Amino acid sequence: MLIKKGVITIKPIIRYNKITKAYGDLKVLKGIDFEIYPGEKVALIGPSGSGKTTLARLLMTLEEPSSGTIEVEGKLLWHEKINGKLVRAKEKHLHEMRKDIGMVFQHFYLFPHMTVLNNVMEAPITVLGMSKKEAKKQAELMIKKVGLIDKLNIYPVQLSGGQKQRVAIARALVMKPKIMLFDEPTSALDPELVGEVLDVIKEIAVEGNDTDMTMLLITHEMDFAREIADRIVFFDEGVIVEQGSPDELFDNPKTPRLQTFLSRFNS
Ligand SMILES: Nc1ncnc2c1ncn2[C@@H]1O[C@H](COP(=O)(O)OP(=O)(O)OP(=O)(O)O)[C@@H](O)[C@H]1O
Repeated sequence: MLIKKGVITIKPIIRYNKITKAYGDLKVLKGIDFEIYPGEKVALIGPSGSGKTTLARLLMTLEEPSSGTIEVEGKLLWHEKINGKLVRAKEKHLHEMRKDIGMVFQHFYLFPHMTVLNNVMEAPITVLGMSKKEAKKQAELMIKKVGLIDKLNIYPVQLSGGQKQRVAIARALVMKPKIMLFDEPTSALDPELVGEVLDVIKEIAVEGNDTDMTMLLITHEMDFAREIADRIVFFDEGVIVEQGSPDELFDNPKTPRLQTFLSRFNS
């Protein structure tokens, strides 16, 4: 945080600078300038195919931008400066930067041959070099947090979709990321299982206010977005169309494209 002449300036934890992404001729992101501040809970909403997942995957270093830069905590994510020139960063740099970012996907991607406990212990040991004993302790804490302490030794196949997603959340949280990305975490779930996952995310969002965890949540759950987000970002056709607090945006007749989009959820 910078304090200048009594004015407090908070630096963004994430900054997209003129980001574009194309797949062949398909221009998915068309010059995104976007900042997220430490501890902010941002909900990214918009029609299917508008580029929301791509925006998150660039940050998770799963996709590379076609042009532009991304900074995390003031450090370039995809690039390094060598002799004043921007060059693509080496894999080691990406690996280091990724440690601060956790991601929960629509499809849980648990390791099917590992128990719940081992799924959650894996990354602290292999990525952070944590001892087995400490990783087990941390993993158990996180599994307890998502309400699955009685499932430690069972395999993903024996879990419901909602439970699998809660394990995936524990697996991301155990790495103590500064930034958590959720990409439609409930879209693959049966309707009766959505609530338990949203409740866990809500709990993290509220706790995160103390720990300054920054959250970017891609969701089609409009009521949920309204409830937990500090800021809503409405994305369409590869550009940010509107952004503001839920109170500023929802029910605001001056945001016609957003209102048309939202009306689909009211029917
Ligand atoms: N690896 C890829 N190769 C080619 N096209 C891709 C690839 N990934 C995404 N796309 C295309 O990019 C566009 C944006 O996709 P993206 O998944 O980012 O949208 P989205 O807003 O997250 O959609 P949804 O809400 O349905 O998940 C889509 O047209 C998609 O088909």
